Amino acid sequence: MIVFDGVSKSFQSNKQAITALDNVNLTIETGDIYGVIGFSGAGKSTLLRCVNQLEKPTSGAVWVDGKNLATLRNGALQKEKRSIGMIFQHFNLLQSKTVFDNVAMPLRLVRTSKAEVNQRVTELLSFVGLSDKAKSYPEQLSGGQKQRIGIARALATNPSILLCDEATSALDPETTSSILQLLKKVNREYKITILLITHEMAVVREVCHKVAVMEAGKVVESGSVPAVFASPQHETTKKFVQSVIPNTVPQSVLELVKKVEADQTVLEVSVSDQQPSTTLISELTGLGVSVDLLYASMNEVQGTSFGKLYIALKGSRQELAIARTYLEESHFKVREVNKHAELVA
Ligand SMILES: Nc1ncnc2c1ncn2[C@@H]1O[C@H](COP(=O)(O)OP(=O)(O)OP(=O)(O)O)[C@@H](O)[C@H]1O
Repeated sequence: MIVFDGVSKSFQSNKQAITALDNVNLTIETGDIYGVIGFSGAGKSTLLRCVNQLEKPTSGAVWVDGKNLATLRNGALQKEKRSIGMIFQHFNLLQSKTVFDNVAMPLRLVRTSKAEVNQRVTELLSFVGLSDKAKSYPEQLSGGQKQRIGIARALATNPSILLCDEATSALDPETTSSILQLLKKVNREYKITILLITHEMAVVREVCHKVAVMEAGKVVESGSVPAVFASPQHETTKKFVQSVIPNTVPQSVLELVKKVEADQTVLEVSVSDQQPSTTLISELTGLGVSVDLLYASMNEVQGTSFGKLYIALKGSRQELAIARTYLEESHFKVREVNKHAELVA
């Protein structure tokens, strides 16, 4: 488990203080794949680097499996650092060494026996699917293969935590997907907690159990990935969610809205599998309004579905008001699409 307890970090740059982290409180449970997302400069890298002491908090503490690494020295600190692996955007492999030697390096640094090094490196290269590349050099590998080697190297010392610093940002979408699948396998088979930073919400959607959104050094929202996707609260979170799930009113609905009459209203109703919506239309009809389903779009994130229905209701002013009250009392989020194509609460 990783606990950020009131962590702040400031840097001095040109005699100016820059606050990279501003009182961050966050708990990463053991076994989670936890994503931290934010725009450039939000403080993601600094947060990640505070876990393995590449940066030291100005105030507050980071607890890793119950230990505050800032209070440890020499051997004790090195031992704890070996339980934290890290992978990087640009892989950071040693170009002059073979794939085998790159993966073996962390083991040789702690004087592991030759037989054990051979056994472990062979096992790890097989785990990442690159047994045949042991004698190759990094320059002979594709980006995805280099990251696989980076992962094998990070796992060499049997860490309990893996830090991923924009690990797929230099890769194409297909390779990104294969690396994310490998990270899932690392989490599942080696039971390693993964803390991953990214600026891509698609990465969070594909691999993370939980996510924290950062802005200006603060965590502005956090929660389970399906919950954050289904109902983002902070403006920055909404922007990230919209980057993978557009939140615009479909053109066909906008065309219809232009033609609605005085006794009609077009509503956008947010639905999720937390709220049964199968009988929605018949329930509304039972209240005296006629209902046209104009458009429906559903998404699924990690087994949770949610989406939007666009419905045109027709009835007297009173019937329309009753229908709307019914929806709101049933806890559906409802907005009206007006003739100017604006969404009004
Ligand atoms: N060593 C440093 N010296 C001075 N300022 C720094 C240093 N490291 C980070 N910063 C500043 O701290 C802030 C947060 O930087 P950080 O790299 O953590 O953000 P980030 O969210 O990871 O951004 P990016 O996605 O661009 O990497 C930025 O304003 C950055 O310029």
